[in-house]
Amino acid sequence: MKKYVMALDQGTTSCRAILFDKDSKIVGVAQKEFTQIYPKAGWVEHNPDEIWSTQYGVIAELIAKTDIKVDEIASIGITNQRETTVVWDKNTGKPVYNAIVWQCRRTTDICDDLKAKGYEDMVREKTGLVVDAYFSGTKVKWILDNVEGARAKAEKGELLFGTTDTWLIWKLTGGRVHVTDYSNASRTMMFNIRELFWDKELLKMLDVPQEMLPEVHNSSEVYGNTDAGVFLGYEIPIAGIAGDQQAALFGQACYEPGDAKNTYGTGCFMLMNTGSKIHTSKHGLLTTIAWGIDGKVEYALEGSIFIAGAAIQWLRDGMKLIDGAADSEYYAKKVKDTDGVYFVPAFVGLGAPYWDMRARGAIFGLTRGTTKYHIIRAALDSLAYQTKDVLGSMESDSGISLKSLRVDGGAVANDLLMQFQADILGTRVDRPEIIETTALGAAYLAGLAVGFWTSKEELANRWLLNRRFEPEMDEEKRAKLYKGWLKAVDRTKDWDDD
Ligand SMILES: Nc1ncnc2c1ncn2[C@@H]1O[C@H](COP(=O)(O)OP(=O)(O)O)[C@@H](O)[C@H]1O
Ligand SMILES: O=P(O)(O)OC[C@H](O)CO
Repeated sequence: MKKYVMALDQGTTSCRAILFDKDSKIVGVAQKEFTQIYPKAGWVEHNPDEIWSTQYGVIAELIAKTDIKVDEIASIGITNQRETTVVWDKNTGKPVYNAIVWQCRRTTDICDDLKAKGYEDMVREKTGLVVDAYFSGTKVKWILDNVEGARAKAEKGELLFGTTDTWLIWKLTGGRVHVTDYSNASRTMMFNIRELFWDKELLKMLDVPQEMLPEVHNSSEVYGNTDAGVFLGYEIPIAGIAGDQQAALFGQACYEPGDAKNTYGTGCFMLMNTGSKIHTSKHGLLTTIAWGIDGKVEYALEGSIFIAGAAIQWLRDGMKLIDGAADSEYYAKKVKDTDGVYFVPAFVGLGAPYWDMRARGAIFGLTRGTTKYHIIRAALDSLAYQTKDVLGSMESDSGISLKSLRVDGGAVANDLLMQFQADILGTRVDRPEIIETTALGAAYLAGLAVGFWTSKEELANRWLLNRRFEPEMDEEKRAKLYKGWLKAVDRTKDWDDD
């Protein structure tokens, strides 16, 4: 009897394995952080072998601590940090270079060159994206151009590319299956989101051989079984894939056009379902594929914020101001506000709606009265201000004024942040019972594919409110605070001219 679906959430800072039962309840979670590699200012890498060993480790830990039988798992769903680029040797299975992470800025010059050559409109039209170092395409090009022998091997069909979903599925199936789904493909800057194929014009622009790209599939279907030799002796269907932000949209049951969610993890990502319609943003948002199910693709508008919870991690690891992320709330509460301090965490440039690869982080408004509490509070506020930037664009682009915003991700545990978010938006903020919606979405996609669950409607009825945060701030104060934020952002722009 199949009792569970397992979701693998391969995030930017950690790997998780989570088991859900038929009632969508979490039966067990195992999670482990892995190493962040910063070889130079603005560069970010992960070791793909460590991603695999960490992911494998949490799978084994989850099975051991929940004491379930592996053959009770109906299917596995994979969700992943998007854009992060792995290139490996098809024959040996060994990566030719570290994974280049979505946050990495090393391809800024390649992007500037593409812009100078006039490719921006074509890229926007075909991919829904802006030309930015964020996306996989220029990262693949960098590896082929800079790793000795890589281009020659790629041209001979000996190298494979994948985002981390593709990498994990390759490993889980013992090197038999090389696939991704529409949502992940739409983040590569190589995939035509209108025609739904790897686009030859884009591949030529980036000089990437098509042979190295994975097959693109629905987000909910059986792609293959785990290799028994790899997966604890069992062949379990891998039946769902979605980029983590699209998976969160699915897990939040945002199934109707106009439904939106914001996920507060390493970065912050607001997505609004636009159904079968492709909205082209006039305000700095991306158009992206939400998911493909039964050959039908649905789209979303997205505001991508690069640094959100990562600013809190920086307070912990870089500044040693706090011992753990949750302490940020305790310290921030020690002051009534930031006393005029603004923290713009543009550590890796600015994403939506500004798209400035050369912006860098800064703290403004410091006085002799500034304490660490003000800085911690300003860091938390920056998540809310960045979200306001993006929500403004989303409302202008879609013509929809959101009555409430569904939120999820690690940082929404912070009540102070959620209240400030409602205050600064002037919009209700709804936190669901399950904030692991990314994993839940991946589980739903995998469960639907094997008949463990029957319909999206069934799943939508399971969404439960944990707490609603109502806006309490008056309009004048909101406007004054936000004006200060916009001034601060403006001063971080175009900073890095190296
Ligand atoms: N109580 C909290 N207050 C503020 N930030 C938090 C809190 N708990 C976790 N975070 C932040 O949330 C992020 C972790 O969320 P998660 O959804 O696990 O992210 P990801 O999937 O990107 O790794 C970290 O960056 C962490 O700093
Ligand atoms: O790992 P997360 O949750 O910060 O998400 C990363 C995004 O997918 C990057 O586009």
